Amino acid sequence: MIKVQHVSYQYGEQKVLHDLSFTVRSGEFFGILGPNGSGKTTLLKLLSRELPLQEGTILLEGKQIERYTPKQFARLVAVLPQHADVSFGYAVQEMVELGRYAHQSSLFPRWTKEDEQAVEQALRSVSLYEKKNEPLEHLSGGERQRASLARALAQEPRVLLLDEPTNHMDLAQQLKLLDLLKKRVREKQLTVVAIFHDLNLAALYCDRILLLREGKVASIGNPHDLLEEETLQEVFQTPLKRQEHPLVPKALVTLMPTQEEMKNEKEKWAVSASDEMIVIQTVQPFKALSSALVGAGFRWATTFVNRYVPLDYHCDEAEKEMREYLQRHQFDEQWTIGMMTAVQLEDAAYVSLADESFRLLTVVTAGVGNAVDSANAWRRDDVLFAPGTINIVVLLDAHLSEAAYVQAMMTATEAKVKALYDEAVFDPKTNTMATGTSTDSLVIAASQQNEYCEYAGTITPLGKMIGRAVYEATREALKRYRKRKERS
Ligand SMILES: Nc1ncnc2c1ncn2[C@@H]1O[C@H](COP(=O)(O)OP(=O)(O)OP(=O)(O)O)[C@@H](O)[C@H]1O
Repeated sequence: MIKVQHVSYQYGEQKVLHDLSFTVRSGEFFGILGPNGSGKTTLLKLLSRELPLQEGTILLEGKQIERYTPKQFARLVAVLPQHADVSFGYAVQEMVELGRYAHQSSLFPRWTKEDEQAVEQALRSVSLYEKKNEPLEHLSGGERQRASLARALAQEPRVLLLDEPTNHMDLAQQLKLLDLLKKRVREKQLTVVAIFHDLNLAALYCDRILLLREGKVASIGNPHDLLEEETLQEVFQTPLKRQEHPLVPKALVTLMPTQEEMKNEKEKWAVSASDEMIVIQTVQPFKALSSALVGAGFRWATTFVNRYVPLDYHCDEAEKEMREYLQRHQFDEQWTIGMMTAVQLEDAAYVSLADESFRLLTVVTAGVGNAVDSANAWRRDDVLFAPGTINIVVLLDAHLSEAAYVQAMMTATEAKVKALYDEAVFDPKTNTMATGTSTDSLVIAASQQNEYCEYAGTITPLGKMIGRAVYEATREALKRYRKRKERS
């Protein structure tokens, strides 16, 4: 649809675009990204003919853009500039009607049903139909932007050029507008070339992205490949973190604020225990990965609660009941991870370890009334959700990669299984060695400060520490649990 070949541009002595070449396919949503002053707007102005070409060529459907008459060009290309020039004195609809100029015959201008429909559809698609008679100066910044977009849509172009289309818009409007554009791209083969500042919006909507740096192509490709941490950090000269979108296979990029180191080096966490609950409180939020009843998955947390419930505790909505319990006890649920156990909390085992790189605290409560051998559980026909569990919390003063979180979970699980083996815990139904219980919870929580750990497998320095602490604490907790059972 568009072919840019060896395009350079300079304002006076200042060269701002250097030998750009790329193509935009028909029906493509094409994003242009780059730092301030990298030449995005200049490029868009060249594409829209607002600026004359100095060097290179731009082909539109195979023909040099300067060879189209203004009217021919307007039928093909509509533009939404960065600062939409709102024509004051007009009503919203009147401004949108201007978009139909290119479709009017210059000899016999006639307002047709088609024009009427195009204007109405454009107004409705940007949710301004109800305000069509309002004067433009009564509209908010975001509404004016939408009115300008409606004018561009009424033009029914093949190519839409947009300079920061979601400028001034609230989140809902941004999504609505981009969804609308995407629909037009899909259904009507509209080609969209849009400048974005928001990397995440661009990643969600663009088929391909051109990254500009100092007027040159830094890279070009699909967002998933393009939004690599290293490329972005180099282009934007700022620390960024790439993550995966939780619901769709798209990349998400977040800024990395400069973190303050925790003030008091020694006291990263404090533990308080009663008959009713063990509470670990951290000085600053820790990033946790867990299978806990409340707060499972990845979550930042400052409070880790292991609550005692009697063995006959039964609740169909245990999670809901646990949330209510936390609320009753004034815990902020947003920052709390909650577990349950039927084990007497006095029997919890605590292991603290530290070396010159890491500090760690492990707290384990272990009840094995529901012990299960995972390798043979398929032979059992019961399904047990009773609260006799092994709960393991591992707090780390370390900075873990996502891989290290998963490896830390594996390492801790393996250490737990070994402890059960060495304590000769059996699955009462299959009479084979147990590997856990039916409702175990595991929490790995790290300060995300100090030493960076890319890996936490069993033979890494951090893995060794986790393996040892979880093994020792689980054995200790099991011994205490059994002793109490023997006494009673
Ligand atoms: N009319 C002009 N006269 C002189 N220099 C200009 C003019 N317009 C832009 N420039 C310069 O050209 C360079 C590129 O500007 P441009 O607006 O294309 O960048 P941009 O990537 O769109 O930036 P932003 O993200 O801030 O909108 C900048 O250094 C800018 O100062």
